[in-house]
This record gives sequence, structure tokens and C-alpha cells, in this order.
Amino acid sequence: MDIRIAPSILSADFCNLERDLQAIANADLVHVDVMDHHFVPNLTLGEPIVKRICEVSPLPVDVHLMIEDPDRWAPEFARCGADSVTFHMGATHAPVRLARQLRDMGVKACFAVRPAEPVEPIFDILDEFDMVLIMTVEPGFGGQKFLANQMAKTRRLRDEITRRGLDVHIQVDGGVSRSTAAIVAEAGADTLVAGSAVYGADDIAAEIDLIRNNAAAAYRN
Ligand SMILES: O=C(CO)[C@@H](O)[C@H](O)COP(=O)(O)O
Ligand SMILES: [Co+2]
Repeated sequence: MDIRIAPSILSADFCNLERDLQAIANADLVHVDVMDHHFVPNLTLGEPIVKRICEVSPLPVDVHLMIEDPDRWAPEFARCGADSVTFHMGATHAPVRLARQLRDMGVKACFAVRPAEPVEPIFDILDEFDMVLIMTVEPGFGGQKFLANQMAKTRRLRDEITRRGLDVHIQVDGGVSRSTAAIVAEAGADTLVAGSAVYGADDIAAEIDLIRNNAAAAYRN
């Protein structure tokens, strides 16, 4: 699988969002973190802003919902023009029904697990999803330290996907940088979210290329 880089706009300048979306045009996706002050202790943005991001972004928009009741709200974000919508294991009541609803709308369905959540419960429903997101920090904030203890889980998931010949991306999110890119790719992740590492760089485009190259050299399926 090709390595994909998804910069998180959580670390962008929200007053210069269009500029900061153009600055990552050499990436593969733009990662948009939606938080509701309930599922996580932080509040970011809602549908009107996601809709405008989808309209101006040069890249497909990957919406990461850290909200309660995604069964109710995820389709609303899909309608904003997202390419993919991710919801959390700990928040949904009917993941298969929601994944099918998103896919029926032409949007990729993705399932996320937090650091303390196992990935094995997803195995039986893996074919319902386009991507699984392994959180490598506790969700809620950018700029946290990467949790290397999530790599065994990532490897078990990649091995299961490979064994069954499925076409499912593995995304990692949290603390990904030029120095952790190889570790996550070696564990089998192909889609790397990076917020502070990208937007904190002096040369944003060069940093995206460096993270991608470091990951590509280490990727193992
Ligand atoms: O979902 C989240 C945080 O909950 C992320 O997408 C962060 O925005 C990643 O930021 P960095 O750890 O890369 O700074
Ligand atoms: Co995220």
C-alpha cells in the first residue's frame, strides 16, 4: 500500500485556515478533528466549518469525529462533502449500520480505537470498513507524546487484514513525526496523521515529504 500523509488542521492557524490548507497540498488527505466537549475534553468545530473546508481544500477531507452519538451526527458530516468519516468504538451503538449508511452516501467508513481499547472486536466486521484508526495518544489534543505501546495492536490488525486479503487502510493518529514515522509504518500503518509535526515545521511541504519517505522506507505489510 502507498503511504499517505494526513496533516491535522488542529495545529493550523484557524484564522488563516485556507492558507494553511493550501500549505499542505503535497499531502494526501487533510485530517479534520471534530470534538464536542463530551466524548473528549476539548471543543473544535462543527458542520458549517467542515463544509467550507471541503469546498476549499485541495485534498480529500478525512473527518475524525470525537463526539458522542456519531450514529446521529456522522451522516451530517458526510453530507458536508467529506471523503471519509471516522467514528469511535466507544461512542457508537451500531457500527455496522452506520458504516453502511456512510458507504451508501458514497463516503468511506472508518472505525477508531483508543489506546486502552482492543482491536480484536473489530475483526468480525472489518470488511464493513475502509480504514481503522489506531489512536497513538488519548484523543482530545494535539502535541502529545506518541504511544509506542500501540504498535503491537497495529501489527495484529495489519496481519489480519493481509491474511484475509482485505483492502482496509490502517491510520495512526497522535505524536506522529519524522522520528516516529518508521515505527508506525513498520507495524503496518499506511495512513499517518501528523498535526504539530507538520504545522510546526519551518518548511511544511518538505516535512510532509520527509515523513512520507521515512515511512515508505520502513513499511511492512
Ligand atoms: O485526533 C487527534 C487528537 O485527538 C489528532 O488528530 C491530533 O490533532 C494529532 O496531533 P499531533 O499529535 O500530530 O500533534
Ligand atoms: Co485526529
